[in-house]
Amino acid sequence: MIYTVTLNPSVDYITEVANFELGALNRTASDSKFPGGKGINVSRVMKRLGVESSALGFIGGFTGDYVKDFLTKENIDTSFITVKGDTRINIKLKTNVETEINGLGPSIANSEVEEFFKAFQKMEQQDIVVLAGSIPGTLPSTIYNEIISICRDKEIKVVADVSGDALKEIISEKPFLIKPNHHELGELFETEISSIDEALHYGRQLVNQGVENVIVSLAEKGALLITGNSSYIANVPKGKVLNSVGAGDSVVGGFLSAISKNHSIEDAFRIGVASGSATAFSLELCNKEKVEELLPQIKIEKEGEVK
Ligand SMILES: Nc1ncnc2c1ncn2[C@@H]1O[C@H](COP(=O)(O)OP(=O)(O)OP(=O)(O)O)[C@@H](O)[C@H]1O
Ligand SMILES: O=P(O)(O)OC[C@@]1(O)O[C@H](CO)[C@@H](O)[C@@H]1O
Repeated sequence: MIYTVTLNPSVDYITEVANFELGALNRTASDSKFPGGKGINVSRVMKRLGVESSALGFIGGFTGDYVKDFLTKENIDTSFITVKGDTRINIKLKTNVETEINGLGPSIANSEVEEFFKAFQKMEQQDIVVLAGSIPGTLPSTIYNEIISICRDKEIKVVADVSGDALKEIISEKPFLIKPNHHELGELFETEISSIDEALHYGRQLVNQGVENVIVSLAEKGALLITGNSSYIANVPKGKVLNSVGAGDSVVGGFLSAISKNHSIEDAFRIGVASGSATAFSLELCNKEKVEELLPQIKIEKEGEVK
């Protein structure tokens, strides 16, 4: 089973305002709501691609009920711990420049954290744990390391889609896969990364430090997969970006869905990139038809050879 961990889920409120004016009353041209949080997005994409997962994390209040009910309607298994406060609402403002306001999220008590950790007792070696998204302020910043340490004892693969200090901490734990975007990778090395070559250089350093696989996404510029013995460079298809929220999570969801169907790592990478672009070109997360439509447009270059 694949378990996705979203410590701080959200209701994503995606709203379009034609010419947003600070300090004025703005009215929306369109709006929609979806359950959000990176791990939850990974679970939803995998479900659309025919792979089951179980979503773990903390939810609470009416917004938490919304997230849980939405996932249940999509037949996604959840084992959330219920907390007293409300799950946050994250605002995704589509205007001249895409702008996001992510909420703090509810407080989480120690007893609730203990309850959360019980889910890991039943996990087995063939399981995969996906750690995705930020750590809420009321949780110890070492919580991902604690989870990874349990997974290490059980020889469970860990996939991490996190940024900032949490990403820094995770590198030394040698996860199976990390997926930074080029900004997050640059932040790790205190530099700016703007080209595939630079991303390849720094991504390779992470593999040398023990991370098994690194996918670096560079939005419209393409994506890279660096493994222990090879590097793969993917182009991304051209299209109209309708909503980039969850595009990175879709790369992880697409990749893992293919890995769990025993595709080669190169094929899994292609499906991951197609899923990311399919989400970018959709109003919501990608669906299977859109992923399959884009797949033939993605060319993978392996050490100078185009396939
Ligand atoms: N303009 C674009 N055209 C085509 N594909 C895109 C575009 N932007 C994003 N994508 C797709 O989405 C994937 C992830 O994008 P990006 O590098 O922006 O990751 P991210 O910053 O983690 O995403 P997000 O935080 O928006 O979920 C890319 O690898 C690509 O497949
Ligand atoms: O605040 P975090 O945990 O870093 O990110 C949360 C979030 O922005 O990430 C997802 C898109 O990747 C959204 O569904 C969600 O609102």
